Amino acid sequence: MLYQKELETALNAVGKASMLCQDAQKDFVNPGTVEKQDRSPVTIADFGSQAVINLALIKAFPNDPVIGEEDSAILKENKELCQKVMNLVRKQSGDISETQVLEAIDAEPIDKDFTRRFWTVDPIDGTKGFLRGEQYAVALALVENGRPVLGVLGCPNFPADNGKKGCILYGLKGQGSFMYSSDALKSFDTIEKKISVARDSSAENARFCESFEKAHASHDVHAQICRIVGIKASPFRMDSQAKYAAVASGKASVYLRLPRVKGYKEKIWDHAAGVIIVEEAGGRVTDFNGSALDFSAGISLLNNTGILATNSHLHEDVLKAIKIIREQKK
Ligand SMILES: Nc1ncnc2c1ncn2[C@@H]1O[C@H](COP(=O)(O)OS(=O)(=O)O)[C@@H](OP(=O)(O)O)[C@H]1O
Ligand SMILES: [Mg+2]
Ligand SMILES: [Mg+2]
Ligand SMILES: [Mg+2]
Repeated sequence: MLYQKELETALNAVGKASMLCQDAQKDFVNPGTVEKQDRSPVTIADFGSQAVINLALIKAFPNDPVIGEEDSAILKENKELCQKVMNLVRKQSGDISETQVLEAIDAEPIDKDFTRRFWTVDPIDGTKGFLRGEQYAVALALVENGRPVLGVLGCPNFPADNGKKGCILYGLKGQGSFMYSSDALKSFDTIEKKISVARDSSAENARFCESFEKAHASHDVHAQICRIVGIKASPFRMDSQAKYAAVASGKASVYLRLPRVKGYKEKIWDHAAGVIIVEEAGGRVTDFNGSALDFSAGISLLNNTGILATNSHLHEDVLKAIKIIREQKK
């Protein structure tokens, strides 16, 4: 099978990183949270998760560029924090030196060509959700020619189809999307289940999801869009790419994301994995103009504004509603 090695490496890496995050959460009183320059939170689990994933990618695919959300600058200045990260990483990646870990976190190449093949990593997507003990995702995607071809999401707090908490999802170009239940975080012997988007095309029965944090998305505009489309259910608010997991597995039919801050450009690692998982589950993902997301423009989706992920059936109706609202605002 095409991408077999990529898939195995990515599933194992995300599985280990998800276990690291759960391990760090046991010490929840002190998750080693610090504020980044943009005032967003980062924890020892974000650094540890990125180290575990990058170490696995560097070993399996030494020539592939890896673009991750975090860098090691904070750890280099804070020895105590660095030690905590080392303890977490060693449990997953074995006996490894501090230099190897810091170098792995900073694996990003200097010359980046986003039109070529690269990996993108969000070691904890929804760090605020992670800190609240709610939804978060470990996200890894392989991008080729500006489009994700493989995406893996580790969602330790997302309900699996067998009723248990925690799952890993993946989508592979041309192969479909699949989910492993919580036990898969420890071993991949468990059976994978093919997932698909909600078949129902009626707006009345549709559920839509959006960001939990009010600062991250325009909840008021989303409500106007839903009113026009005829979606009646109240929004499903959750952090992270778990929203893509909800659409891909049929738990929701629509994910809307219009940034609250005008001019904010979405980061590639916040979407690449989720996009291919939804698409391979039979859904559609575009920006608010109906154009495909372009992952070749740099670390941000510079050519796209607004994100719409649906079960396909409702896509055109939602795009029409977006257009109506735009016309009204002119
Ligand atoms: N202002 C603003 N607008 C839009 N998006 C932003 C903004 N600031 C941050 N981010 C990114 O949002 C990522 C988390 O997205 P979520 O959908 O999980 O947000 S939320 O926590 O549910 O609100 C979050 O990802 P993580 O940093 O990995 O948690 C950020 O990359
Ligand atoms: Mg962040
Ligand atoms: Mg993120
Ligand atoms: Mg993150």
